[in-house]
Amino acid sequence: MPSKFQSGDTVMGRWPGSSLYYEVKVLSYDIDTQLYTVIYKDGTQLELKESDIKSYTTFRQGSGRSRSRSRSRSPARRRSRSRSPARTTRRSSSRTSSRITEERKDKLKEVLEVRLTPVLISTENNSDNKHERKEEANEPIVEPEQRTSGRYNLRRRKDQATKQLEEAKVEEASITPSTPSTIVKSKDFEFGGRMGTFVMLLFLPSVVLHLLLQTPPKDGSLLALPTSPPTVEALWDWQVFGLVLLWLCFQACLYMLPLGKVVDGMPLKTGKKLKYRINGFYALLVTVVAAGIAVQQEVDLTYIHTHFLQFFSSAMVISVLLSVYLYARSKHLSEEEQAPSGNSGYLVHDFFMGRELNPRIRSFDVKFFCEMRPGLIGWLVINFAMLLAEMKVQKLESPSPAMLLVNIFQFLWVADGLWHEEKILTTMDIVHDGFGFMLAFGDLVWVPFTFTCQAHYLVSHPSELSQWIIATIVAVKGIGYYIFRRANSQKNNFRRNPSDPAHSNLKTISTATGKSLIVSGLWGFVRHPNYLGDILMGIAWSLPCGFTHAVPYFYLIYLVLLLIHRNARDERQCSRKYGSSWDEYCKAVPYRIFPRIY
Ligand SMILES: NC(=O)C1=CN([C@@H]2O[C@H](COP(=O)(O)OP(=O)(O)OC[C@H]3O[C@@H](n4cnc5c(N)ncnc54)[C@H](OP(=O)(O)O)[C@@H]3O)[C@@H](O)[C@H]2O)C=CC1
Ligand SMILES: CC(C)=CCC[C@@H](C)[C@H]1CC=C2C3=C(CC[C@@]21C)[C@@]1(C)CC[C@H](O)C(C)(C)[C@@H]1CC3
Repeated sequence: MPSKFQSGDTVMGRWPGSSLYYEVKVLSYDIDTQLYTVIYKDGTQLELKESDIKSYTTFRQGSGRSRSRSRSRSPARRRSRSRSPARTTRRSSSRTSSRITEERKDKLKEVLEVRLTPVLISTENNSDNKHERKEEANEPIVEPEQRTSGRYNLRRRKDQATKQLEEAKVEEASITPSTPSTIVKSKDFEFGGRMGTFVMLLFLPSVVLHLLLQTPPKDGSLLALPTSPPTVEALWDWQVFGLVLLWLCFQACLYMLPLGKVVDGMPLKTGKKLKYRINGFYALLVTVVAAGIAVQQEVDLTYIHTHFLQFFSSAMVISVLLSVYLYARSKHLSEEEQAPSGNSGYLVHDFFMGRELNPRIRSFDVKFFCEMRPGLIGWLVINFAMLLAEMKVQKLESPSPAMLLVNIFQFLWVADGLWHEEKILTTMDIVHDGFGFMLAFGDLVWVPFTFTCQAHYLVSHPSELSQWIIATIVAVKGIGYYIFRRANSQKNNFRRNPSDPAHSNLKTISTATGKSLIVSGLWGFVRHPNYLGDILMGIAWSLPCGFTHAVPYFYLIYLVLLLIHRNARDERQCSRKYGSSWDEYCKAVPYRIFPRIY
């Protein structure tokens, strides 16, 4: 939706919970939340709905009463008279509930609907903090007098606001001011804009090809340049292409099986929720049985290893065709079908990011399917093929301990993901990102052909492991998995049911949105313990390959870079969402992913 007001516009903004309007300047518009960030004259920064903003001219034509108020000082300065929303709620708590009229309740609701930037709220033990529980359950806040929460941190926001105002001015000067969606366009260039996405479009497939060319009996160095380019025969085989299509059809059939529950996705802009069938774990089980039968029937799965480059090219071609199809079909999308990040109007950028949020062919959700099935399960089949290839190439009676560790570890990770398949419906990739080349290529090429780097490497590079090293690697994997699973489950369960007694020992920080941030346990150790756990597991996947070559560490390097970038995106969003409560969380938990380092 193009925003009605532009960054830098001076408009009249309603003070939350009141009918008073003040002169404010628009800083930015968030297409996801459909909220404007505005700044009052004294630096108070709030997020307002469009319905709470009036253009200066419309307002002047309106009531003279409002106009005269608009000339007065900002609400923050007039707190004693107009009272900030938090004060309103506090006052209401001191009265008896019978005296709270329906009108007051409505006002209170309005206050909660507008997101403000409060200062830190107590970090006391959650069991003592009954008010917080109420917030989590989205009931009106009833604050006791002594509580420090609910004030507006004007000074801190003022600094930020001045900075943002300057940024907004620069932005205004560098983009065409007459386009209604300029703010949206400039804001949504997340991956380096047109240039960045163009470079990635060419660079990412080359990286995979380079990795594959460096892995076989070569020396496994990531920095070495290929001596000669691969021939067409080495890259293409129609039979392999047919097999890849067959694999996609097989997984699509499993996806459509009426097995497993059907759940609602997150609400779309219109409030509508899409339905998703959750049967990924069944698909994994059926695939495991099918692979077992294939081996028993003496189907030579090592064919995957000997034709790996051709499998890569076929998957690559399919991901490009799929992206072109997705781009072509997304010409006439309605507002709710568009991905916020993929509709800048620039071909390369939108092709890369994906214009459509949830492309579906009837009830078949292409993004959800690709994200969890062909690539992830394909990765395990490839790993298994590499295990058989290792035995064949190295003439072993049984797979090496290193190969077994890699296969088991990665199988557990994928099985865990599919077991918790429903949870990905709330991830950034599903809720925010469109389905374009980035995810089509990521899911169908990047995951199966780079995440298999350790198993692929071990086929031609034997690695001896002592019992002691095996025990250490298993311990790293175990600790990593514990942190990853516990952090993710704790956060997911806390979000779903914050008043569950299981969380009574957690310390939390309240925020003005009604949600709290966990500030103890793993979430008090670092701000993204789940990323830390994932990285520890990534280390455990690479260690079995030894330290001779860089190729088996490719996944780990990618993961660290990806999670650092993802962390930055997430922190930006949280800072916008939670304001000074987030700042306070950052103060209480200073490290993002790695304790004492970053
Ligand atoms: N191997 C791979 O290729 C990849 C793996 N992953 C893994 O996927 C998993 C999910 O990651 P991802 O979706 O990026 O992000 P997270 O699951 O970490 O979600 C981040 C969100 O959690 C909420 N949050 C942040 N801090 C707190 C807190 N202290 N208390 C309560 N809630 C908090 C915020 O949302 P809100 O407050 O709105 O609820 C924030 O936006 C991770 O384990 C990650 O390692 C991710 C990417 C790639
Ligand atoms: C370079 C490039 C184009 C990368 C694309 C990366 C994507 C393929 C990955 C980004 C984050 C992912 C996650 C999963 C799959 C791979 C992608 C999409 C995931 C769904 C796999 C299952 C896990 O349990 C998970 C839910 C933690 C995970 C979430 C992130």
